[in-house]
Amino acid sequence: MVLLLASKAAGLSAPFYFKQAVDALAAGGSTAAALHAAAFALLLSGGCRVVAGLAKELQGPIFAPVSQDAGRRVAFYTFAHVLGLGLQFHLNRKTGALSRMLERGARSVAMIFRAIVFTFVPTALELAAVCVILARAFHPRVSALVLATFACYAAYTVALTWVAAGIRRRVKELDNEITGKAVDALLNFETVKLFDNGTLEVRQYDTSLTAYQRSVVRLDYAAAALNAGQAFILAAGMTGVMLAAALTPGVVTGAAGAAAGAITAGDLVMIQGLLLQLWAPLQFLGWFYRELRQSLVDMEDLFTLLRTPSRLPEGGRELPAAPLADTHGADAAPAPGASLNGSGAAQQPGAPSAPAAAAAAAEEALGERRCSNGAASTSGSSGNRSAASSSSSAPSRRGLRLELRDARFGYGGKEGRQVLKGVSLVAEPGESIAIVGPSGSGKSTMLRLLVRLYDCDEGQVLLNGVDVRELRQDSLRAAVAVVPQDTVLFNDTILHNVAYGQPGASMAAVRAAASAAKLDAAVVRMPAGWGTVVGERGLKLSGGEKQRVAIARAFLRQPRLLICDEATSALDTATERGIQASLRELAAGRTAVFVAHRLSTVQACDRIYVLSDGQVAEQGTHQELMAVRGLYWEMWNLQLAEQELEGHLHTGEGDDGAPPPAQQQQQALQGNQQRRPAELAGDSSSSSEDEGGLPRPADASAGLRER
Ligand SMILES: Nc1ncnc2c1ncn2[C@@H]1O[C@H](COP(=O)(O)OP(=O)(O)OP(=O)(O)O)[C@@H](O)[C@H]1O
Repeated sequence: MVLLLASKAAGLSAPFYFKQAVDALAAGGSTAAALHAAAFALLLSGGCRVVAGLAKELQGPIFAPVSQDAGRRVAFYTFAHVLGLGLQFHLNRKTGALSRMLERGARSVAMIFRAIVFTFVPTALELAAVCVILARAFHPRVSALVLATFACYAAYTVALTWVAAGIRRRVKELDNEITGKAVDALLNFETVKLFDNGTLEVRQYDTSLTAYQRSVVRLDYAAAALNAGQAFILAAGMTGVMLAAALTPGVVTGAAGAAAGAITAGDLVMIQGLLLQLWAPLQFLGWFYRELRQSLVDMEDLFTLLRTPSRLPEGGRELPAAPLADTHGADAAPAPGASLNGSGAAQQPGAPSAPAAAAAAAEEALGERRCSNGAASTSGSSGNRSAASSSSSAPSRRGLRLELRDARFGYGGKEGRQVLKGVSLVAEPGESIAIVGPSGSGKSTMLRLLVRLYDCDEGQVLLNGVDVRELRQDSLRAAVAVVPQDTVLFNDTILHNVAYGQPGASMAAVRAAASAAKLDAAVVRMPAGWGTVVGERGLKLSGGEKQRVAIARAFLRQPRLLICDEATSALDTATERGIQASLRELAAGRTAVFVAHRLSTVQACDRIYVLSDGQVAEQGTHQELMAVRGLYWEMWNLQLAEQELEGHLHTGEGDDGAPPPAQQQQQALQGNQQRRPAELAGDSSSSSEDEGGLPRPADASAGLRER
């Protein structure tokens, strides 16, 4: 502010001294005294200009950190806000357009700061000072003319800028569209190539480019009209003010030799000097105003973005170390094995009682086979409840209790189509549960509720007895690791991508996690080892390697809740086996939820929930569900038939002398029933890698997949 005032004061003084020099020469001719007076005045005038210039230039570096900091803060808060917005927002957005919006928004803020501090405030100060000077030296009418010129200039600038802003908005939309299209095509490069749609993409790109080009030309026309009009107004204003000053009657300037009612040559020079000084920033004022308008247009999107509320308000509670006592209360979700489906209705109406009894008998025979009960959903015995509570009485140190209570959800809110229509399920600490069901039944949606990417419309998701909405999101996320179906990696080194599971982890921890996920061998083979860059979205890695990176991240995270969303569905049998073994190792002792299409991969889970049309249609162990002969049984047989068909097509029946798949599956089921509890709990020390353990491809799966 001191520099600003110094700059303006010195700048306004310069024309005064200049006027004195001119008057001295005009009055004294070439006498020595006149020349000395003129030289002295000129030196003072020059000194003032030097001070004004220096003070002005110093403002820039002093203010730069402030304006840059403002831009940085806006970028920081906006980016943090965007990352905090829900999944639905990110599913709807266009990546390229959003990144441009962030970039331009932050730049606009720095621009607006500079415009206010360097142009609007100094010009307003200077205008006021010039008006006062002219009113006192000549007549208020002269000042009024300056103000009128200024008002015309401002009005014209605002009007033309308003028109230009509309065009600019269109230019910006098209710019976003172009970037969005290019980014989309580049991200989907493989698809574009495979479908040979390069020409189509380029044509679409060019259509947008042409529209952009037309709008930019219109913007140039508007800018030219603005500049020409502004120049005319300023020239006319200057002439008017000079004439008014010259013709103002009764003005006595005190200049020696000047007749009453006239002004001296020095006065005219001073007026022109003052006006030129005032008009100079006005040229920039117009430019700045245009920039300001454009910046405001750019910022509109940013403000809209910042106003977009997060649909997932932050909770304040820490995730408890152990399940809270009241989670087993009377209103809790049906305990594992209770005879209710998700909607609270009796399960499998009309299901034969014999299979249920058989299932119960099988359960009895299996004894302590599982770490919790897993009675058939049709059994409904109270004994199963006690089994559940006995399992939870010795919870895993690392696991947590997961519960969905009558969860209802639709992507369009309560009014939209309901995807989940009252789902209830429980996983006790240390248990592994599976969610299976037809495509579109809501399995992935349910997982999203578990990790709070969405909130239920009704009902609750509870972790250790606390509603996830009450939990601090960092506390919730720290406890969870997700191994997704499609692992997308950062375009960075493999080391960075694995360490992302636990930022700040030591190299030794990263190596250990990679080794546990059987990724180490792949890393050794890579050209630059841990420093190998994996390409955009990890395109340089195979599907299996990407999955292993995801599993290594999960190992590094040491989660209490492991979630696998069809983590191995896209892999070949050998890779799938290896990855299943890694997952089994990771899941041991933790609470784990597996979503799978291939039933063979989850048959050893403690409990399997069968989702159908957004509801739990069946629940129980693999054997129990098979005994019920319901939806699960149908799905199993369908997959078996498909595998048999594939087997026939590929190898011909019995080529390898192996028993037919149905027989293999039967053998596998029998083998599975006789397996010891430790094996089924994933104790790798007591079983080979492909035997026993949690979501393992049991022998039956070998029957299903390997012929
Ligand atoms: N972001 C979304 N917005 C709107 N609808 C969605 C969204 N995601 C999923 N859906 C819809 O919700 C329903 C359930 O989808 P979901 O992905 O949960 O099914 P799924 O059982 O996991 O299917 P799949 O086995 O094929 O992966 C589907 O009809 C799907 O079209």
